[in-house]
Amino acid sequence: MLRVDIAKQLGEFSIEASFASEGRVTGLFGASGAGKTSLVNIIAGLLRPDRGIIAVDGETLDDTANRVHVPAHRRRIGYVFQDARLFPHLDIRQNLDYGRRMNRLADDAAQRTRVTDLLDIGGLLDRRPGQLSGGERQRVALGRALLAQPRLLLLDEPMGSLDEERKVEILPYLVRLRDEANVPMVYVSHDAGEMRQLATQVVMLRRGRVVAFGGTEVLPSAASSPAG
Ligand SMILES: Nc1ncnc2c1ncn2[C@@H]1O[C@H](COP(=O)(O)OP(=O)(O)OP(=O)(O)O)[C@@H](O)[C@H]1O
Repeated sequence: MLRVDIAKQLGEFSIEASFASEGRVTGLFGASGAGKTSLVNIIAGLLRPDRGIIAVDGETLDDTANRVHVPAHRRRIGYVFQDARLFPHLDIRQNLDYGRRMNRLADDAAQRTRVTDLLDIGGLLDRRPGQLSGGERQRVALGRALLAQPRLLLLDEPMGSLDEERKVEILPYLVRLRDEANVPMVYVSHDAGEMRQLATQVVMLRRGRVVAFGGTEVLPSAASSPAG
């Protein structure tokens, strides 16, 4: 369960959000500038809330009243960005191993095979990121995040830099992660169609406020504008 009840002022923009989601994929949905990335950065611990609480599976990560702030690198939260941000000088095998080593986790060959099979990246291990397509790079970024054994995975528009063809290619892998990886996810997008296919709960943000929370039925219909 992800519990968020925070307020944060960023220049002239303020965010005040409160929700508790049990969903396997909590979708953060809203137009550009609604505050999605800011909220994800707060959950990740990269931004500190001015007031409030962040808790994952009953563990408090922020609680301003009690001066609790678990630093980002101790949260065991994976973060996949719009651009894959792989290390260009390392091959894919080394890139995949990075999160595990940083978190001082034991090597787990079975887990590695499970994740590379899940994402179909076993054939790419000896290449460098520059030799992959954008969709392949994103699949490796997902694998690297998963192999660090996060308790929560934050995906901020992971298909945002891909063209339509590549999106169609990667969406089934995200669905697979949702159904098979057993890691709860927060999925950020301004695309209602994508949300409808992936999210199990939706938090709709507008100008830094939660304007709707529920199942995918809270999303605008396909005929209306993307993010309201
Ligand atoms: N450090 C900051 N100082 C001042 N304003 C900020 C800061 N960070 C974000 N903002 C503002 O907060 C608002 C929300 O930004 P945010 O990136 O969270 O939105 P978003 O919903 O993720 O948008 P997009 O879909 O375009 O990425 C924007 O108006 C942005 O300019």
